[in-house]
Amino acid sequence: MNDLSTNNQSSHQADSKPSIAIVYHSNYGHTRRVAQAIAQGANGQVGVSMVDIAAIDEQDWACIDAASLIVFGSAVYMGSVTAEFKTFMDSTSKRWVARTWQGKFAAGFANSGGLSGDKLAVLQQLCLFAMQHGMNWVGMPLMPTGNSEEDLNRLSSFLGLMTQSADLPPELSPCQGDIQTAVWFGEHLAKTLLRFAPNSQTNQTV
Ligand SMILES: Cc1cc2nc3c(=O)[nH]c(=O)nc-3n(C[C@H](O)[C@H](O)[C@H](O)COP(=O)(O)O)c2cc1C
Repeated sequence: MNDLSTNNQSSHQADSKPSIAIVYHSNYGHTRRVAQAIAQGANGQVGVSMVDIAAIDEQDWACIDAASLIVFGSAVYMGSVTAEFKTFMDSTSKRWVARTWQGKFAAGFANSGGLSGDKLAVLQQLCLFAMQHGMNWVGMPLMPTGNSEEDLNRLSSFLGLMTQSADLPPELSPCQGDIQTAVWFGEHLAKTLLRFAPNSQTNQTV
């Protein structure tokens, strides 16, 4: 389901901006909150669609296929993407054969309970998935400002966005620094798209 009602598939078709699809899985809402912060950062500069893979439908698939940049994000379960996210990955095999996403940009994020939580393994998994599809990976070139809960990129991740959530409601965790880092990441992805593929409303880019 697309969460950003003003940025659904039909709005992509109506305007000429390139678009980002944020494809994520979140059982308890923490990863969704991160996805929303990425969307907040990117929104306005480019079109943004959010796709919760737990309720993915044909319109969502069309939004993903039309996007110039796809952001993949998952909660960390047992050092991996969740089973649901892996099911989504496996369900793209026909697109892999057809090279449907080849040349698009890709990026990733992972949220876990642990400070490390083996999020690097998930980002590597998402990056490899994007490479299998022939996509162009965009990293997270933000120097950490420190390691407190107010700091940006406090977990010092460069392959993609890492956030950490405690056993608290999603409105309270991840911490403010992680949420602001996610907003920065969204801005960065939008700027990257506008810089390298400003006219890529649909399909392949580079
Ligand atoms: C089955 C299961 C496995 C988990 N495995 C890990 C793990 O390997 N590392 C970790 O730091 N947290 C782990 N967690 C905690 C989740 O990563 C954390 O609760 C999750 O990121 C919350 O995201 P969500 O609210 O979007 O579902 C696990 C949680 C569950 C339920």
